[in-house]
Amino acid sequence: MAPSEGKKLNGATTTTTPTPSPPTQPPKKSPNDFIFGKVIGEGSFSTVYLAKDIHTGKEYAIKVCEKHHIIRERKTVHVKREKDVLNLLTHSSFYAARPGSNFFLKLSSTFQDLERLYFVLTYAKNGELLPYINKVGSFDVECTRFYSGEILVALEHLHRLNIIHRDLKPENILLDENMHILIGDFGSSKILNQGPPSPPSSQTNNTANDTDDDNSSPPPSSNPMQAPRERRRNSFVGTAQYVSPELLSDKTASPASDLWALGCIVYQMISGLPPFRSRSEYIIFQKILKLEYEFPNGFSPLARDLVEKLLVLDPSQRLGAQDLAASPRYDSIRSHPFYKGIDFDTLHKRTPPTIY
Ligand SMILES: O=C(O)[C@@H]1CCC(=O)N(CCc2ccc(Cl)cc2)[C@H]1c1ccccc1Cl
Repeated sequence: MAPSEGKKLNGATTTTTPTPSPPTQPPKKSPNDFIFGKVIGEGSFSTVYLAKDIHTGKEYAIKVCEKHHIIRERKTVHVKREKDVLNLLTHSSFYAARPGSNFFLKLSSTFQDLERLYFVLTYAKNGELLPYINKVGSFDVECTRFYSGEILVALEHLHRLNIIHRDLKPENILLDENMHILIGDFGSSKILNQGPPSPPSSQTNNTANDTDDDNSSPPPSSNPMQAPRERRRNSFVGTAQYVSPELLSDKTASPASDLWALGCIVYQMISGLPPFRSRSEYIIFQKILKLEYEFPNGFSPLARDLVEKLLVLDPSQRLGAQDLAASPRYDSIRSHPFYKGIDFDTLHKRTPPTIY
């Protein structure tokens, strides 16, 4: 549009470029566009409701965050990051057609009022994966291969977008109406420095430096003389049972941190319990840092070999850690004998095995 000429009082002429009209955004929704139903989830500063759009009749899960709770829990950074990550996953044309893009909650819209923030999300009709593992005690090998395979394909997609989840656990793996996975809860995630993912090495390159202002207590540092600022910068810690050793020893997270969590989840699917367990979180952290866990009798030998190759203290030595530098897939993990016969790229189209 040609800049228009304006006249100043002193007779000088000015040129102003009219701001182009913003791309047509759908009109902002409001709580009045939805009928709110039952509570389907609770967080420290959020409540998730089943809701129906009054115009379309479509069901959504609406995550409602109380602003004063967010501020009190010092989660403002988390909330903004969760929105950015959900936007990236929902709208990124980058690999949009890739199978992994199916395995995430989508963000339909966000809005706010004086007291609250609203995230209108996909409704995962079959809830969390965890109760299914607990209900049957443990998955059989077929279910474990299928569901851990879908998680792997999801991680390929997430990591190719330079995002690490950092709090992957069965509670954050939801199930849609066809029993396929939908990964959610990106409040702990991190968007890595832009650029193609590089393999994690012992140097911290292309990894996340945490500057969250969250309130979780700083992890037991391996170096008690560590400067308080450094400890504060790395204060993030995920859920104890699934947190990777590098996140505990004050280093920075990398995509391999999610591979550690995958190893814990495969172990839990087969045995019914996570590998590092204790009533005390601090003991769990100690066990993780010492790689202190064991396999119950009867644990599938191929699954055991896969878990042993993922639960490796050095992130750069974990199975798959070097893969994404040269490929969009975790080829080293896909080709592990445990997954023999699995076609990863059509899992999202298959009928999932019955969990029993
Ligand atoms: O970051 C964004 O995309 C918008 C930008 C506009 C805006 O005001 N917000 C809310 C920012 C915010 C975050 C935390 C608190 Cl406690 C209050 C406001 C953001 C927002 C609006 C609705 C839902 C979520 C978010 Cl992060």
